[in-house]
Amino acid sequence: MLLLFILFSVLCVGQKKNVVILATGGTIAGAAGSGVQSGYTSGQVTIDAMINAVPDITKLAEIKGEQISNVGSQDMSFEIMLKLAKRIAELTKGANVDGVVITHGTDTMEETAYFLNLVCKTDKPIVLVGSMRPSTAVSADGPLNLYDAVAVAADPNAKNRGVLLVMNDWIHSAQSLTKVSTTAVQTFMSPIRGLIGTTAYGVNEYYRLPHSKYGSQSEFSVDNVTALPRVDIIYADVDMPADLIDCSVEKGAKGIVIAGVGNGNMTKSALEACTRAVKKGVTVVRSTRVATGNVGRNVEVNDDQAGTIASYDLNPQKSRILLSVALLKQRKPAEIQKLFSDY
Ligand SMILES: NC(=O)C[C@H](N)C(=O)O
Repeated sequence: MLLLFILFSVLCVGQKKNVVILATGGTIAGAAGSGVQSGYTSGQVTIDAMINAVPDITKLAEIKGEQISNVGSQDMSFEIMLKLAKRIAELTKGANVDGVVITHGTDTMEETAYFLNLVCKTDKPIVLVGSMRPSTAVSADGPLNLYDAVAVAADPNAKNRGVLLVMNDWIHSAQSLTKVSTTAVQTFMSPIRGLIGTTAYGVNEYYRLPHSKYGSQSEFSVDNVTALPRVDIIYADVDMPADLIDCSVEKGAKGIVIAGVGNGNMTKSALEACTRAVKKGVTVVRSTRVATGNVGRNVEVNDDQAGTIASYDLNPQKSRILLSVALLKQRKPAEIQKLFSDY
């Protein structure tokens, strides 16, 4: 019996994992006329060409590629994100898929990563990856990033850590990462909660689990969903006018996220417009345009009186994703506030 167990374990360890790469576009699939020019077009190269450019990934896992879309992530849409979520659900149900990699543009990668973190029920590794330099650039960063992403997706130790993003040797949680540079290759940071781990040429190290709910603990489902409710982000600044908020309500927004100044603050007139919006049944979340720190409840704004929700550590773009998914179901304000602390 013991011998059989040892033989089985040896066979399993020796077996290559199966990783599916879902390609959506981005600079990692971008191309320029020369290796040293700043102008380029995202989403030009197919998944097959990207896989062929990194032959070493086939030593890490059995690889299959699928083209979901081929867009710059500035054109990422809820339609494509829903398509991705459904395909991941199908793939990860099968015993023949151990992990999924998603190639994606970096501009909105945090939104897609966080959305998938909310709605994907699997505990298998789901890893997003992109690049800052197009595939034709001198010192393109895409090939090594793709190699690292596959190394993490094929790693049993990456299981049950929620949706991850791998770029430039760092492994981030979808919940904590944000894009911080328009051009630098080290563009993703996890400023509040820190990294999940690191990866270097197939050697992965993990520091922590995500602190929020994800995967099988998540209560969200987009199984029968074809569209998400409209949620607008409105940016606060000096002398912010209130009419943008009224306009958003008139245009049919079901939710509004304020990218507030400081601790989710805004002008008195903007706050009055938020209160008007809440009275009309629109959910208003106060987030912040500041890169780090929490937006707390009832700090300078009396949320109990205004009927507003505090975003805690979610930035405006992630607050918009959580609110859009939360509003798929009728929920009381207190329930929505709790989601912002749980996710
Ligand atoms: N580095 C990038 O991927 C930027 C590009 N605009 C995109 O998001 O598709």
